Amino acid sequence: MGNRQPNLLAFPTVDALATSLRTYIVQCQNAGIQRHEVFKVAVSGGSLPKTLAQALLTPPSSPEDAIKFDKWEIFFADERAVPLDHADSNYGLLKAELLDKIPADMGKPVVHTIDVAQLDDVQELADQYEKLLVNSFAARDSVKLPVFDLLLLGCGPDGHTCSLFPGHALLRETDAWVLPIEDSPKPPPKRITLSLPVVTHGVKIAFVATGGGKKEIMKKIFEEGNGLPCALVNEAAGERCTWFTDNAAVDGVSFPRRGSLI
Ligand SMILES: O=C(O)[C@H](O)[C@@H](O)[C@H](O)[C@H](O)COP(=O)(O)O
Repeated sequence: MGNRQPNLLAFPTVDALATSLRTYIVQCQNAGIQRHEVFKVAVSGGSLPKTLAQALLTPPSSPEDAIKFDKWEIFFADERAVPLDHADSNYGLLKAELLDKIPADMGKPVVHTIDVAQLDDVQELADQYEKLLVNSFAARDSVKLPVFDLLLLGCGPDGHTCSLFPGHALLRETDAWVLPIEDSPKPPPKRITLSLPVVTHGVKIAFVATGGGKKEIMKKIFEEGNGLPCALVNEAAGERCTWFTDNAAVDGVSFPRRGSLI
């Protein structure tokens, strides 16, 4: 039996975190390309896109360290039901922080946005995004769950991840791949999110959580669990899950391996 514990890594600075996150993402990218010639990655919003840009836009240290954006297919782990150019759009955020800054010689990723024609009906918005996944990951009938090469997630101060919030009925979903939510406690209220089974079936799952504002919830996630969405991911994914944190976020949490590489 393998080690079922998630990896919890803590770095002195976000710069140091970004360097290690880059190495980890490249490993996931290269494994995905080897497996099926593309790299299928899901990303969240929040502070993540900024850290991603810091990690990914630096020149490679060796040929093996290259980011091959032309092999990337980017999906959204969660998205807000707003137009793509709206200030609340996770796509808009990723575009501004990362996509628009990718130099031409690094290649261009394929980015799977929501179908904005469905913004008035979040159930339909979720269904359309699920269809997109079905088409991308093979027919729904033959694939029980899509398997992302990597999911890059954030952790909210209440322990939410994607748009899966503590105590919400969506956490019990076992069938649908993409879920609508109309009462998100974090604004805006209308969103879609990958379901917990899809999140936990990723080949690898990485959380990025930084800053002192995360330390209370990090303690709860790692020391108590309490059915918090982030803890549920930890429990289901075990060692496939890696947390990239800074010292401030894990101050007082007992077992981080400080700054160690994966
Ligand atoms: O669309 C969203 O609201 C995000 O996907 C959300 O799940 C985010 O990742 C967390 O709230 C952490 O956000 P921070 O990184 O900004 O703390």
